[in-house]
Order: sequence, then structure tokens, then C-alpha cells
Amino acid sequence: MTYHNAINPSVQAEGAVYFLFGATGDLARRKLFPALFSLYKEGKLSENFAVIGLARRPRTNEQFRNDLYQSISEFCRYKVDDEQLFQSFSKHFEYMSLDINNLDGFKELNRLAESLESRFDITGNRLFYLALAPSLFGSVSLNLRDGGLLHTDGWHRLVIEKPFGYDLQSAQALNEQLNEVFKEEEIYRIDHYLGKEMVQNIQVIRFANALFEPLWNKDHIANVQITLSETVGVEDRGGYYDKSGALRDMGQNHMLQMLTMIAMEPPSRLHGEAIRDEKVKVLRSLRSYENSEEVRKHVTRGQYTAGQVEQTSLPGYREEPSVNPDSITETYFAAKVFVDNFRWAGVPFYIRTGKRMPVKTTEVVVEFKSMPQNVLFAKKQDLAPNLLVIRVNPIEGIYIKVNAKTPGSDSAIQPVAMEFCQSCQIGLNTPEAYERLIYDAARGDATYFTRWDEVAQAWKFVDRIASAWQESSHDLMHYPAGSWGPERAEQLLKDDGFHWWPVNGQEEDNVIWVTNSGQ
Ligand SMILES: NC(=O)C1=CN([C@@H]2O[C@H](COP(=O)(O)OP(=O)(O)OC[C@H]3O[C@@H](n4cnc5c(N)ncnc54)[C@H](OP(=O)(O)O)[C@@H]3O)[C@@H](O)[C@H]2O)C=CC1
Ligand SMILES: O=C1O[C@H](COP(=O)(O)O)[C@@H](O)[C@H](O)[C@H]1O
Repeated sequence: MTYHNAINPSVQAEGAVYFLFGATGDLARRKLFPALFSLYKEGKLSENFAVIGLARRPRTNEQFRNDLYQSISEFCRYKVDDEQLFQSFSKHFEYMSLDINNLDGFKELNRLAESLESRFDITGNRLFYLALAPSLFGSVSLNLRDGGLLHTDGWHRLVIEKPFGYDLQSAQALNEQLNEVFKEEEIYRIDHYLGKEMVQNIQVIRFANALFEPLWNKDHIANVQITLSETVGVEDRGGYYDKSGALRDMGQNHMLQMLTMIAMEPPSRLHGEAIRDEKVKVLRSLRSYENSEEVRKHVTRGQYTAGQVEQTSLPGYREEPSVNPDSITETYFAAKVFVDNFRWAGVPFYIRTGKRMPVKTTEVVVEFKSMPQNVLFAKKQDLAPNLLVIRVNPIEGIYIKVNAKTPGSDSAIQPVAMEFCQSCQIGLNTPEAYERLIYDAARGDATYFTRWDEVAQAWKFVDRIASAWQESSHDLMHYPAGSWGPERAEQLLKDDGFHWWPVNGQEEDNVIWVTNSGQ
């Protein structure tokens, strides 16, 4: 079963020129070059492709290909052990120094693209990847049009990075700018979490298992917990992050997108648009907090102070060199969210994300409602609820927690966690999110990119919280680096009789593990 646009997953992407704006930047180096190399190595790129790296600083083609080599050696999941393979890959790469405000430069770029199209037998398909600050997106698209780069017979696609705006209003303005040049179906808005193996697997786990789907509703599910914790701090990204904060950086996009994957209805057809239609319905059903008091009741925010992670002493957020020393930006938030539809009425979705947490992990815990107390269990032992845990990162896999008789005892009951650890499989080398997403964009499959109406709905929800926070910062809590965030975030669940389940293998002592991980 596939949820792609009926595209054969084994096909090669059509020939195209990839215009990589921001080719000297961090994203290109750490993610995009390695992703292109993996696709090439796996035969997913045909020989009819060319990549033009674009940025202001001067680089010869030789220097650029050297950068490419360094980046792949350091960050790619495949080793560059075959020199001949790298040579045949890198000959598709050229570099041009271009300031995106220089229209004449775009005309020259068009000439370079035409010559590469003729050299590599490419029929006019052009993919423009903007690994640039979002403030440059509008100018680039206008100059692509005015520089004549869209006058070819093939398709034209624009891939853009996050963040898509700062709030609904700025996102709308950006979208209007892009729409002057590109149609919605030509715009591919990246949310790299949608390219992650286990995020895509959520649909299969849900819709391909009779064990789960019939129970996937308010009658059987007590709550859902989504955790995206990071050990890293803000480091040198303060210029961006201090204006953004955790809510905009992770909440508006990755967290709400994961929530939609958990909460959406089955799509009516196996088609990308049908899936995106269902996701946007979830976003429309999010209960908007009525006033600032409601926001404060349901959402907790925090900022890290100095502390320790893995025995290393770390500075507080305000001591980071790239951050304003009086900053009130949140590096953590946790929220209780409701999806007001028939399926989910009354079920809390608890979401949390933070920097400088004790572990790096992305996990979804689905907690099922408890069984009624049963006379069979004479000792009146509390039964642990069943859990389905979807592990997205760093371990990829799932486990379910059930109750079973403690071996050898008369009636004692013990939780048993049965795990399928996908990333522990020997020889399994899961594709990186960016590989899937570049490959999908090259094949015209926008399923795992965010559509404008999804982005707009997500901003509506987030703007309500952000505007309440703007009124006063007295609810900003502090937490030491290396902790799980403010105590108030625990209370959010305690008030409802729940608690955050331990993540990332930090399970309770009394659980029996049955796992394929070999541990
Ligand atoms: N880095 C990451 O892990 C992630 C990044 N992103 C997003 O990706 C985008 C790029 O991020 P990142 O690579 O980290 O940023 P960097 O600051 O590392 O790179 C920015 C790039 O833009 C180029 N550039 C800047 N101004 C111009 C201009 N006027 N004309 C032409 N090129 C220009 C720079 O090159 P030069 O100075 O030579 O012109 C450089 O190549 C951002 O939107 C970011 O939010 C999203 C998720 C993760
Ligand atoms: O988009 C972003 O994501 C990263 C975390 O991504 P992951 O794939 O490593 O989980 C986060 O560090 C960054 O602040 C944010 O902009």
C-alpha cells in the first residue's frame, strides 16, 4: 500500500536542473549535498540532471566540488569510498556567484542553465531550491520570472525552507508574493519532519492494522503525548531563534504536523491532495483558546538557565553570545490541545518541545483508557494502561505495552513492552528526511510538503498563543539546562490524572521488554 500519488517508488526522478540557492550555507552542507549523493548512489537520479550552486561568495567549480566532497564525507550516510562514482556525480555540479538582487545575474544564470540542459540532455524541467533566509524568497521568485528562467517547456517547482512567515499576516504576505510567480501546486514548502521515516509510518501503523484503527478514538484513547526534545541549545543561531522561540520554530510546523498525522481521518483516496485535505481538517478543528487566561492555563513556556547535560556544564539561554541578555524568548513550551471533532472530543493531546533537555528524542505516546477493575485480580493491583509508542528519533520503531501475568506468580500482573526497533535492524540504512523530500519534489509528489491552507490554519492557532504571551511575560518559567522543563508542565497532566510517560528508553523498572534490538 502506498500513500504517494500513485508514483512507483522505484522510479528515477525525471531529468531536471536543480538551482540551489544558498549553496555555501549550513543546510546545503549538512543536508542537501549528502541527500543528493545518496539519491544518486541509489540510482534515483537519472544521469540527466545538473545542479547549479548559487550564493554571493566567489567559488570556482573546482572549489565547489571540493566543498561537495567534504560535506558528503562528513555528513552522508554513505561513505565516498568509490572515487569514480563521486567523479561521475560531481561532474553534474557547477557554481555561479549571484546576488539574488541582481536581475542581470539571473539572465546570465538562464544562459548557464540552457548550456547545462543541452550538455545533460534535459528537457526544461527546473527545480528551484531556496536554502536562503525567508526574507529573500519573494525577490528570488520575481527575479526568476523577470530573468526568463521560467520560459522553458518543462515543469517549474519552487522548494522553500521554513520558517514560512512569522505569523499569519506575514505568511499571507509571503504567500501572495510567491503566488505572483508560482501556482500553489508548484510550491513545495518543506517541513522536514514529514520526510522522517517514522512520521510517514504513522499512517501505515494506523490504517494498516485492525489492532489499532478501531480503537483510534475518544472511546478508547485517554490521551496522546508528543515529545520533541533536544539536547542542543541555541548556540550561534540566536539571530534567528531569539525572534522565533520554540512555539514558532517547532510548534507551528513540526509538532502540529505530527499531531495531524495522528488525528486525521483516513483519506478517501490514496492521493496526496486527499491526505492534505484530511490534515487541514484537523488543523481547522483545533480548539482555539478563548482568551489569554485560557492560554496560560493550557500552555506553559520556559527558558533554560545554566545547567548540566551529560556531565557538561552549559550556559543559560541569556548567556549565549548570539542572544539578547534580557531575552524573554521561550526555549520550551508544553500545551494541552484539543481536536474538537467527533473522533477526538474530550481527548487531550499534550505536546512539548524544548532545547537543552536531558535527551534528544521524538516520540508519540498513545495512552489507551484503563480497563475497568476486574474481580479476577484479587489483589486490587492497579493496571497500567496500554500504550502504543511511536519512536521517531533517534531510535526508529514502535512498541506496545500490554499487561501480562508475572511469570511464576499466582496473580501478579506486570507490563510487557513489545518492541520492533526498525533502526536496530542490521544493514538497514534509513534514508534521511531530505532525501525523501528532494526525491518527492523531483517526482512532483507534494504529499509530504505543507499546503498553504495547512500553514495558514497552523498560524491561526499559534498566533492566539503568541498574542497572549505578548501581553505579559510573567508566566515565563525557567528550567536548568539538562532538565525536563518547568514543573508547571508536569502539572498540566497531573491536573487531568495523567503524567508524561518516560521517553527514549528511560522506562520504568518493572517493565519486561521483548525486543528485536538485541538488548
Ligand atoms: N541549517 C539548518 O539545519 C536548517 C536551515 N533551515 C532553513 O534553511 C534556510 C537556510 O539556512 P542555512 O543554510 O542554515 O543558512 P546560512 O546562513 O548558513 O546560509 C545562507 C545562504 O544564503 C546565501 N545568501 C545570503 N544572502 C544572499 C544573497 N543576497 N544572494 C545570494 N545568496 C545569499 C549565503 O551565501 P553567501 O553569503 O555566500 O551569499 C548562504 O549560502 C533558512 O531558511 C533556514 O531557516 C531549515 C531547517 C534546518
Ligand atoms: O526545524 C528545526 O528542527 C531542528 C530539529 O530537527 P531534528 O530533525 O534534528 O529533530 C531544530 O533543532 C531547529 O531549531 C528547528 O529550526
